Amino acid sequence: MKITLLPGDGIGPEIVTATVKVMDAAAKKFGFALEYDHQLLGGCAIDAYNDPYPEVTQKSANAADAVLLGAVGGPKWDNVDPSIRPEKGLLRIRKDLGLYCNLRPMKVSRFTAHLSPLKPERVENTDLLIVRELTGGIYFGTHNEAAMVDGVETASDVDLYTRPEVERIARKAFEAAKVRRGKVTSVDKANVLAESRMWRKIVTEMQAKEYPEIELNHLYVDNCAMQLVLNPGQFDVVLTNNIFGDILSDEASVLGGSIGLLPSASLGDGTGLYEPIHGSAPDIAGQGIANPTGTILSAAMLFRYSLDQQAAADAVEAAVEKVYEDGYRTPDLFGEGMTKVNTQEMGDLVAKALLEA
Ligand SMILES: NC(=O)C1=CN([C@@H]2O[C@H](COP(=O)(O)OP(=O)(O)OC[C@H]3O[C@@H](n4cnc5c(N)ncnc54)[C@H](O)[C@@H]3O)[C@@H](O)[C@H]2O)C=CC1
Ligand SMILES: CC(C)CC(=O)C(=O)O
Ligand SMILES: [Mg+2]
Repeated sequence: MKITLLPGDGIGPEIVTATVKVMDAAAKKFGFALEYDHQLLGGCAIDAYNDPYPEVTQKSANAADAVLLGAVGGPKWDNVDPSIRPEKGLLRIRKDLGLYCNLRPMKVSRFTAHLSPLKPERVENTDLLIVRELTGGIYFGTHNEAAMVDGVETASDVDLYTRPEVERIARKAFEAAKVRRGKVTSVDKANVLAESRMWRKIVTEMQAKEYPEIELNHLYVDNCAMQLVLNPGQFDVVLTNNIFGDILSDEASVLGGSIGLLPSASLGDGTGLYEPIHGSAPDIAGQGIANPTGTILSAAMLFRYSLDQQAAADAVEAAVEKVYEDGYRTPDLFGEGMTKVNTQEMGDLVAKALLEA
């Protein structure tokens, strides 16, 4: 099976290297072959091709069974032309592969709940799935960069959704709720935004017509941000647009102790892309201390959704649990009575646990 590897920038190459060890261990144990094609995306691609999503990467990704991505961006590219910023490369590959559905599962592990910034008893029952629309909304609307308009410096971004875009992502959320706890919380800002009012109307109609067995409630995004820290256990499936999903998932991630823990799957009708939810963490890049767990768990999602290797996916998740149970931690989650390990050691430990299980 062909996997395009896009390590990207900052900690990206470190966390992807650690994850490939786990993928190789899973392939060996479960008897399938993985063929990797390393390509460039983001800042490293700007340096090599003056293009954050060069043609060679496009070809590889489109021909692959799945794509594994580290992260892109960093201060080195902060002042490049906005049309070729590293993040633009990420948005372009998502659009190119039609990855409208971004799944971000957040289950607080009993081995890290005590490291949450919240009281452990408040977070320990948290098991939610953020279903984020990924190829529409304000990230993909027209961006008018700052320019003088009537003598005033002005900039704008257009927040646009169409009915089919809302329907297809809402359907993913309702279907996910069916096999979870049967509840969807749709998050918007319908008290202010026209886009949100249409979103809320469509989601309400769909629940009534197609999913009467699913419990649906609506929250404004500001209230949702507050509810996530007040009572995260109330959430099952959280359905939301591109920008709100981006922001709320960083907030939700830290309930379990570190943003380094959270995986994601970006799905459409073709090749899927898998990446941790965090960025390139320039503040810790090159030090070998990044937590690769979110990337390793993204590889588990890759096995599950793109390669149909369910046993391998389960085994990767179980191996991660075992390593945490045994007390190994990267510095972001290090505490009393634990063994501190670096990025590559964490990858080695998970690979070993998987092979020995
Ligand atoms: N999917 C992607 O490629 C994304 C890229 N970015 C880009 O990444 C760059 C940095 O953005 P930031 O806002 O700093 O967000 P970030 O997510 O890279 O980092 C935020 C904080 O979390 C920490 N952190 C992140 N991942 C970690 C890990 N695996 N282990 C331990 N600690 C970790 C960082 O050290 C930092 O203190 C920017 O250029 C941004 O545009 C940001 C988010 C997503
Ligand atoms: C370039 C950003 C949209 C990436 C990001 O923050 C994310 O997808 O979580
Ligand atoms: Mg983000």
